[in-house]
Amino acid sequence: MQVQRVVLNSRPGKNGAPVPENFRLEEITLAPDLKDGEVLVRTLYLSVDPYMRCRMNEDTGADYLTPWQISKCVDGGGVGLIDSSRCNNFAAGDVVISFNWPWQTHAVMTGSDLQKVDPQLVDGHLSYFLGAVGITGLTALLGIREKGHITKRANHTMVVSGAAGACGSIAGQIGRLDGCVRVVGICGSDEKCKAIVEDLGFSTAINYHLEDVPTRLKESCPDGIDVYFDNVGGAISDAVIAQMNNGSHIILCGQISQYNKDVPYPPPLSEETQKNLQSKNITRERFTVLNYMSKADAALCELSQWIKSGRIKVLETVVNGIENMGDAFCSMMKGGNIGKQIIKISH
Ligand SMILES: NC(=O)C1=CN([C@@H]2O[C@H](COP(=O)(O)OP(=O)(O)OC[C@H]3O[C@@H](n4cnc5c(N)ncnc54)[C@H](OP(=O)(O)O)[C@@H]3O)[C@@H](O)[C@H]2O)C=CC1
Ligand SMILES: CCCCCC(=O)/C=C/[C@@H]1[C@@H](C/C=C\CCCC(=O)O)[C@@H](O)C[C@H]1O
Repeated sequence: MQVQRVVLNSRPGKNGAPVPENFRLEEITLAPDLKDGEVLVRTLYLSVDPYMRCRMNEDTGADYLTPWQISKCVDGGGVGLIDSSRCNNFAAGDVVISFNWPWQTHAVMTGSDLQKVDPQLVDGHLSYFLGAVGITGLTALLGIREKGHITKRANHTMVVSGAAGACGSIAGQIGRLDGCVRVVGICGSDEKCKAIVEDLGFSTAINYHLEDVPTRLKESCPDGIDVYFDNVGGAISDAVIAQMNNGSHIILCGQISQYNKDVPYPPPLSEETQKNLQSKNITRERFTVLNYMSKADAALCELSQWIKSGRIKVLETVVNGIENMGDAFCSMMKGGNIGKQIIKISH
């Protein structure tokens, strides 16, 4: 069987933006015979995610992330169908997901690397398993619940950076559902600002490319900021932290503004921001969703119900074709996506 796959062609270097030429498309012949415990899968959707920038480096800087190897098939989040099975846990037609799905149109995988999922959870929108009813939805929900300390009826104001992205767009909606009276989103275009306010119900949106973030935060958060869902770090986060209230909380989700730089994770803060954190007793604990997977099943049910009832809206940017994986990844890293960036591989 002839299949297409994407391999790592070159590394961007620790300092510098990734380019599509860092990836290469190949055609290979896949032996159709399976060993005991193996399955043949057909890839339906693949995910590109910011942490993958770290996997492009020889040293990822995180103990739970392995580096991709030159000329080897790249992998990440994926969803697909079992075509044939020699593993007792799976039968042809099952829908399965994995964190380590090869960027390949079909693949032979070991059953233990796969998890069966119920399509009813997403009303048949199988790509949601990579976003709103998958790791990014879990990151938003568990990040808020574990680190946000939102109190109903306490009139909390929440700010979300990277607000129109996969995690941010869900986090802002959960902040509202969990009782924040005001949810302000910061993102990179007027189109994104319009989407998060008009479609997702954020109170206000700030375009950080065009507007003065400190001024706009002052206007939109007259009672200060109680909860900050931080996806980006850098200057945007410095500006938010400067306006946070005493005893407020940061959900340290990610720091994408620093991923193309040779700095450790989490990147060091300026002296002024460190002083702000200390003097105002602001919590800023590192959050990694993989550490809370015992709570995943209940959280996925909650997300599924919210989406089915229309209380959470899901935004996606879908690109077609495995040949566009590299472009889609680089575009997402530069802000080309609204909602979750998905690549559709087959019907
Ligand atoms: N802690 C955890 O367990 C997890 C953490 N994460 C983290 O969450 C964050 C969001 O991930 P995800 O939702 O998948 O990705 P997104 O869908 O948000 O895509 C990335 C977005 O980042 C924004 N961005 C890129 N560069 C910059 C910059 N220099 N300054 C500000 N914004 C920038 C872009 O939006 P714009 O147009 O607004 O600039 C882009 O669309 C990342 O930091 C990621 O590492 C994700 C999953 C799990
Ligand atoms: C070092 C920067 C990471 C910033 C935070 C972040 O984005 C974390 C993301 C992880 C991500 C990890 C996914 C798979 C791990 C296995 C990959 C491998 O090396 O085999 C995610 O999907 C969950 C987040 O915690």
